[in-house]
Amino acid sequence: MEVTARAPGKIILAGEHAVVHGCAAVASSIDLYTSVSLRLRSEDEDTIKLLLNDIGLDFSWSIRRIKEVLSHLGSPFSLTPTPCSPETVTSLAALVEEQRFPESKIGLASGVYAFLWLYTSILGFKPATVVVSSELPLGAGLGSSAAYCVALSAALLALSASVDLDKSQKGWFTLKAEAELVNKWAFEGEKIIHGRPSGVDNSVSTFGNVIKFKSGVMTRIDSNMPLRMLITNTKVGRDTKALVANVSARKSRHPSVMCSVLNAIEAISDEWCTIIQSHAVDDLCLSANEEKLGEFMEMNQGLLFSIGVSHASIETILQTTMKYKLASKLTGAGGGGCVLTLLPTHVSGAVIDKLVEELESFGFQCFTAGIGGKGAQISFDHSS
Ligand SMILES: Nc1ncnc2c1ncn2[C@@H]1O[C@H](COP(=O)(O)OP(=O)(O)O)[C@@H](O)[C@H]1O
Ligand SMILES: C[C@@](O)(CCOP(=O)(O)O)CC(=O)O
Ligand SMILES: [Mg+2]
Repeated sequence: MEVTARAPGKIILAGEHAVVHGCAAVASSIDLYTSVSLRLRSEDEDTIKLLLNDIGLDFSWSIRRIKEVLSHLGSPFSLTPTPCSPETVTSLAALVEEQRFPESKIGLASGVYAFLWLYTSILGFKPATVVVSSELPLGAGLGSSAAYCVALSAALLALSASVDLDKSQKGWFTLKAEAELVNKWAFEGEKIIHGRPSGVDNSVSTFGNVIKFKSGVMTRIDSNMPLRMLITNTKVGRDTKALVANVSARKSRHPSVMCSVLNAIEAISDEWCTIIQSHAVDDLCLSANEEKLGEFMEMNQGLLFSIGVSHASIETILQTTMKYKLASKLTGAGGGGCVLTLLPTHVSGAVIDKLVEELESFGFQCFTAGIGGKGAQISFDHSS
């Protein structure tokens, strides 16, 4: 039996980092997906194989070895989403090191620990081959870690005894009753990769659409505005876990100033929700709303700069888009990664082409993506 699950990446329109500290954020899914195919193998094959196509790494563990390493912790198999303890992460790291993880890619190892935790917790010790591939840039602020954890959890749960799916369904179908369980498991995976995730990324990847997220609670936002964003990837690598930890450290050093900044970010998220849910009665009203969103993006970016998560490459993009009177902000953890530029309806294709040419002359990569589409989906392969 083979199943493929796919889960979308996301953009954070307002509120990244603040959301880790209990303030509201607004995020939207984008139509770029991470896919995970899972094929159960016959019991006598005795291996779990993981093929990570995007980073060109393959792993193969014998079930005997996985049991040996994890047995002192008791069987990790669990019906309810459970956090991975630091001792278990150490054991999982030993399993990954044995496979000679290249030093140059060591920053990617936590994704493999997350795989091993989710796999053994949900499916136990069943032999299988798992193939992962993504349309998202990894570590660029578009939520690749969450899309990876959501797609992985969805594929594993689809073939587990914990959920009862109609496996005769044809084509892609959206998760319904089982989506909450997928989301909770994905959050446990995100914890292994991010350290202290807010849960906004896995929630928007699981459920899709535009959401407001605050203190673990998600509210769906029905946007009545045509939102167009140019996404520019600085191609400067960074790591969400380190950036989130730096912001927490700054908050410990300067609690009162940081609380004011984070509250100001929350006020921007609230304004975003009000504006995109409102109905513009005419073009004039629409462009006034677009202007307000642009201003809020500039203010949000300034506040993100003040908490230490901008980067020289991000500043170059801001200065470039400002020449075109277009507002931008980083999205995700910052420190490099991707920048959003609001493209109001009045901006012509010719202007956008010129801007893209200028941004790409710096070595950045520009693209657009559909905003607010479906969340995680599953498809069973009936030929195998
Ligand atoms: N397709 C993938 N294959 C392997 N690992 C992945 C994949 N997508 C995400 N990851 C894991 O997620 C990490 C990137 O997560 P993160 O730093 O949060 O950035 P972002 O979520 O913005 O892309 C990678 O280092 C890797 O561990
Ligand atoms: C910085 C943060 O708000 C978003 C991180 O997004 P990403 O991993 O950079 O795509 C962290 C979080 O909400 O868990
Ligand atoms: Mg991430």
